[in-house]
Parts: sequence; C-alpha cells; structure tokens
Amino acid sequence: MSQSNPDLFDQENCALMSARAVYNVEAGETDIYRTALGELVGHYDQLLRQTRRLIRHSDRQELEMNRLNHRLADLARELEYRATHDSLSGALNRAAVIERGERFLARNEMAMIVLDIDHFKQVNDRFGHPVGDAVICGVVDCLQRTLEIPGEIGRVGGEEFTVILPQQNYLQAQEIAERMRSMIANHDFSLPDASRITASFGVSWMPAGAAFATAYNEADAAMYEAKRNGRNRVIRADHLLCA
Ligand SMILES: Nc1nc2c(ncn2[C@@H]2O[C@H](COP(=O)(O)OP(=O)(O)OP(=O)(O)O)[C@@H](O)[C@H]2O)c(=O)[nH]1
Repeated sequence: MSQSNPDLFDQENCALMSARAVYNVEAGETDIYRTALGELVGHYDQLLRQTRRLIRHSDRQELEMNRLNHRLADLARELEYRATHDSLSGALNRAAVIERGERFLARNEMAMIVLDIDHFKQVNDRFGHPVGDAVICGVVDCLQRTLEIPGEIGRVGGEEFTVILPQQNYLQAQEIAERMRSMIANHDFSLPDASRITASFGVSWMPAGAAFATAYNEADAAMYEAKRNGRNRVIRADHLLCA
C-alpha cells in the first residue's frame, strides 16, 4: 500500500476547511463577518501555498548547497595536492619534503636518502627532454615500488630526489637505498639505444630533535661522494665522517 507524504500543514488545512464550511453554511446571516472570514480564508490559503513553495525551494537550495560543499571539498583536496606534489612525477615537491621531514624529525629519529640520476644531462642531450621526463617518472616509480615501509618520496631538484624514512636506523636505510639503486640499475627505461640508467645515493640518520637541514646536507654530501667514487653506489654519511 503506498503511503502519501505527510503534510506539514495538516492542522492548518483542517482549520481552513472548517472555516470554509462555516463560510458556506452561514451565508446571508452576518454579512460583515462572512466577508471578513472569506478574506481570511483566501489569505490563509495563499499563505499555505506560498509557504509550501518556499519549503520546496529551500529543499532545492539545500541540495544545491550540499553539492557545492562537496565540490569545494574536492577542490580543496586538489589544491592541497598541487601545492605539495611535483606535477611531472607525482612525488612530493621540495617544500613538502622539508615540511614533512621537519615534522617527523621533531618527534622521531629519521633516516634520509638523497639520490641523483647519473649523467642525466646526456639523456636529455641524446634523446630529448620528453625522454628525460619519462626517465624521471620511471625513477620515481622504481622508488615507490621499492618502498614497502612508511616513508615519503620527494623530488627536490631537476634529477635529485629524497626518501624520508621515519624511525629507521642507518643500516635499514642503507639496505633500502641499496634495493632502490639496484631496482633503477636493472630497470628497462626503454631508451632508444637500450642503455641503462643509474643513480648515486647518500644516506644520513638523525636522532629526534635534530635539524632537517643537517639530515639533508649530510645525505647530500654522501651522495656527492658516491658520484666522485664512480656513481651507481650508496654511501652513508657516517662512513664519510669516519673516513
Ligand atoms: N628532462 C628533464 N631534464 C631536467 C629537468 N630538470 C633538470 N633537468 C636536466 O638535468 C640535467 C642535470 O645535469 P647535471 O647537473 O649536469 O648532472 P648530470 O648530467 O646528471 O651529471 P651527474 O649528476 O654528475 O651524474 C640538466 O641537463 C637539466 O637540464 C626536468 O624536469 N626534465
């Protein structure tokens, strides 16, 4: 059995119908009251119709407002993503790496990997910028596929990347960097001459409360040492300091 929607104005409707009945039955008795009642019935009727129309309108407005609120939330998420991510590779951008790294390091020990693609200028020079761009995306893909624990991958320069590893010690970070190095070196980037891509890695580790800039500078210095030592290798910053 179908149930009709309840009318918000059931009681008012009943009052209106009673008034109409009185208006009809008592015709001719007291014209002055009859006329006044007639006007009241007319205005009341109109008031009910307009109120119903306003309620329908405000329901539509509420639906539209909900739709706009959802759209606004989507746009805010998109804006936040664009402000924090590199548009080419989808990795975090430099500002976001610094912001998240500082946040992690304020409370936790943190290891950090800095890596730089080897001889990347030659890739651009030999095959063109679009191929270079594809290599950048391929490298980020290799990093993502290797990172099986919580961590953040960022692109901090043209062909330089960072991996932030909260609560990892030196040895764990070194092993992750080694797996990333191997993954890139063995990956087929589909270059026209079938050549391979390699990257050089530096690893640092900092206790909670240390400065993010120190973590980055130490990993960066280790990465440059890896370049000087022949590239396609991982060097730890503590080994650098001991040498
Ligand atoms: N395709 C592409 N190239 C970029 C981008 N950003 C920077 N580069 C290029 O990256 C290259 C970096 O070259 P270099 O700093 O000389 O370093 P490299 O050739 O990788 O040599 P090493 O680091 O010493 O191994 C330059 O040719 C830049 O033009 C980018 O977004 N896309």
